[in-house]
Amino acid sequence: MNTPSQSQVRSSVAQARTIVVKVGSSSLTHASGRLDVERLHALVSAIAHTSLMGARLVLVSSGAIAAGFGQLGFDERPSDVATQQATASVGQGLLMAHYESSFGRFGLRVGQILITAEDTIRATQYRNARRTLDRLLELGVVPIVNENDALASNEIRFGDNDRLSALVANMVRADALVLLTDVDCLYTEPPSRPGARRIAYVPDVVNALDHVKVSGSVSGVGTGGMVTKLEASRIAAVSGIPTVLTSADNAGPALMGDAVGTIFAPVRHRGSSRRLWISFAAEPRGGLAVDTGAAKAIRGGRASLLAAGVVGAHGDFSAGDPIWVSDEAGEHIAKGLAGYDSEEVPHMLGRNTTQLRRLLGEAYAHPLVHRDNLVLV
Ligand SMILES: Nc1ncnc2c1ncn2[C@@H]1O[C@H](COP(=O)(O)OP(=O)(O)O)[C@@H](O)[C@H]1O
Ligand SMILES: N[C@@H](CCC(=O)OP(=O)(O)O)C(=O)O
Repeated sequence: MNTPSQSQVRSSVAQARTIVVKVGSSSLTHASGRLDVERLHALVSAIAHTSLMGARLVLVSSGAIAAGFGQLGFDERPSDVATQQATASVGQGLLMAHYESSFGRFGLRVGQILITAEDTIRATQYRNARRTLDRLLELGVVPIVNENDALASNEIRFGDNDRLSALVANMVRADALVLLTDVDCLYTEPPSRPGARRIAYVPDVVNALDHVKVSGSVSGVGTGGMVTKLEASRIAAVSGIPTVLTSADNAGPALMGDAVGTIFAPVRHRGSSRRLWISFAAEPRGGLAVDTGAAKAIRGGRASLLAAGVVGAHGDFSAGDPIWVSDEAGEHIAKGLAGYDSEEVPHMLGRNTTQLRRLLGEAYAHPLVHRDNLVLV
């Protein structure tokens, strides 16, 4: 794929039919960290016209914790996970009520989708989330997505919504991702440092950003800072989707393809969205070591991992969990979703399909990782 010019990428955003807009906590809050309803209304006014003009708009919005902590009588945003989760569960309903009335001023309906990282790696939940999003968009509804903070497990929480928004963009096969935050663009280093310079165009976010220094959030409200925003633009780029990064005040011009903020070019044509999803969303819980023949077959692509080629298993995983597939030297070859629980695997090792069927029954005569659930690394 040839590197497109900045103006080509900008005009692809202007023509985008399906757009995911992500707004961070830092763009929806007062200095105190509490939800600022005026800012929320201003954001909706800026993006609603995109939907009214016929584009399919998905909003990924943070702000549940910001909306909830004042209601619970806390002076500041809680920092421990259990209180954050409880606060988000109070705030999410309030946040949605504000969005409902704000989009309602434009005659637009909204629908809530809450996603955990775990949902994103299970095939059934992935399909359900995708189907619901697609249907909402067909119905002209604006889906509003947030992490399901109340249920997210500490180990595999997204925490920030940046990567989640890129995965959602991938899921709905978006034509553009717009990340709205509290800085106007990406800088060569954190903007508080003297000498930080603006970057208008990033043609290759995967390989050519070594000169840029980024830090986490400094607002005390946001979560991932620029680190997770660059990860999000990488996920989008390899999904064939351009990303615009700018401040929430620039939402309108950004959606029009105007020269605001930083634009990241896509670096690859679209791949299978579910396989991309596995490679980015999934945090492996364990793994399988394979012999030389299986390693060669997997590296060649399009082969399922059969028990006959597996020499060992480690970790504690359930069927459907992400796992590593490694060669005998321990080098990772692929990431995949396990077909069986880790305790079932030892009985299956080294056996071919006929033996598995005869010894363990039909339920065990399947690959340990099906090729549709396997992504080379
Ligand atoms: N190189 C950089 N360029 C721009 N911003 C940066 C950079 N490095 C770190 N940042 C910080 O990232 C912050 C935005 O992230 P964050 O606070 O998590 O916002 P949000 O709530 O929108 O996700 C900015 O306020 C900025 O201070
Ligand atoms: N899910 C959380 C969002 C966490 C957060 O602050 O994310 P971000 O603003 O993207 O750094 C909430 O709604 O409060």
